Amino acid sequence: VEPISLGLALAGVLTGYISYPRLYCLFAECCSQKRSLSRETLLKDLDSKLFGQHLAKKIILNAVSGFISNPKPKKPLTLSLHGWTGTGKNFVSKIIAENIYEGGLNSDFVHLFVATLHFPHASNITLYKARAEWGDQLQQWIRGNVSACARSIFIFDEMDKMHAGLIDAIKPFLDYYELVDRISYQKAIFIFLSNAGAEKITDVALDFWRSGKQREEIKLKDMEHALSVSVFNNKNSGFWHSSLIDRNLIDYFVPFLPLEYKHLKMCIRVEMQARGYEVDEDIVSRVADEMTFFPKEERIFSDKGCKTVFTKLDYYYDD
Ligand SMILES: Nc1ncnc2c1ncn2[C@@H]1O[C@H](COP(=O)(O)OP(=O)(O)OP(=O)(O)O)[C@@H](O)[C@H]1O
Repeated sequence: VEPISLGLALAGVLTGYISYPRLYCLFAECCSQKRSLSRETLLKDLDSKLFGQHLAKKIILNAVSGFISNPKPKKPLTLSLHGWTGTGKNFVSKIIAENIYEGGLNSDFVHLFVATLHFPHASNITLYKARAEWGDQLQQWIRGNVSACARSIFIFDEMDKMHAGLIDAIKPFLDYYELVDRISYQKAIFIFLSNAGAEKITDVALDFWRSGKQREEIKLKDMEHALSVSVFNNKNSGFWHSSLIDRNLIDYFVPFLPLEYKHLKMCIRVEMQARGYEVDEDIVSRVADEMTFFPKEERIFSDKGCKTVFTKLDYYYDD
């Protein structure tokens, strides 16, 4: 048999087994690439990478794996992540993205929107004007991405600083509609990040600490009241919540607890290993000691979370 015919025959056999789209997906990123998210892998990732966030871990594991395994969800998954700076909200969004798409945040189907970067907050612009000027652009962007891939992930950072006109614009996509202008948004995932409610979350964590209870004993119900009071009543996020929460468009509120000294040390060790250094406990303690903690008297929680520990590490490795 000549090589060309053999090649053609082989290709024929192969394409019989592997359809064109599947063959294509071997070489390029496909929307349906990771059809089945593994609950075990997500659990393993959360357990090994995310420190000090037992509530967030549990909610995210159940919400994301349940949603992905549902072949016909009635609405898109909407998660609202709240908490102090540097406690892992962006980080966990990255873990979710990586468990659904190989490329994680770099995937063509994962989209990050930073309210203050993409549309500056202008308090003097009216709701109507903002909706008309920016809302249409935002809607087109979401529509375009979801029509290219139903399982698109949208991460909205700094949600509490987002103009009411934009929140108004994304509302129809979050609802229980089967189709909006002939497109279904029911398989999409929307993750909203904000610092709204951070003080109240911290108050609860502090109460537990002061009464000698373990942080892991904090239950979601201990946080619910704290979150609803502060988030509903916050003047900056009031509109967001009156329009999204009152209509039950948010599926899960996910509180992120402030991080303690021991969690900072865990973050520092991970970073040392990532840079290829052996973990040096002396440096770990020195970097953690440089961080600032609150409240003033007890000094329990890091005021920047794990956010700046990495730059402090540079000082010890300046070669
Ligand atoms: N709970 C955590 N467990 C492990 N690493 C963490 C945790 N929190 C933060 N980090 C580390 O610190 C970095 C910064 O945290 P991240 O960007 O997720 O904070 P954030 O909560 O989104 O803060 P902000 O509200 O300021 O946006 C992460 O990339 C991660 O490396």
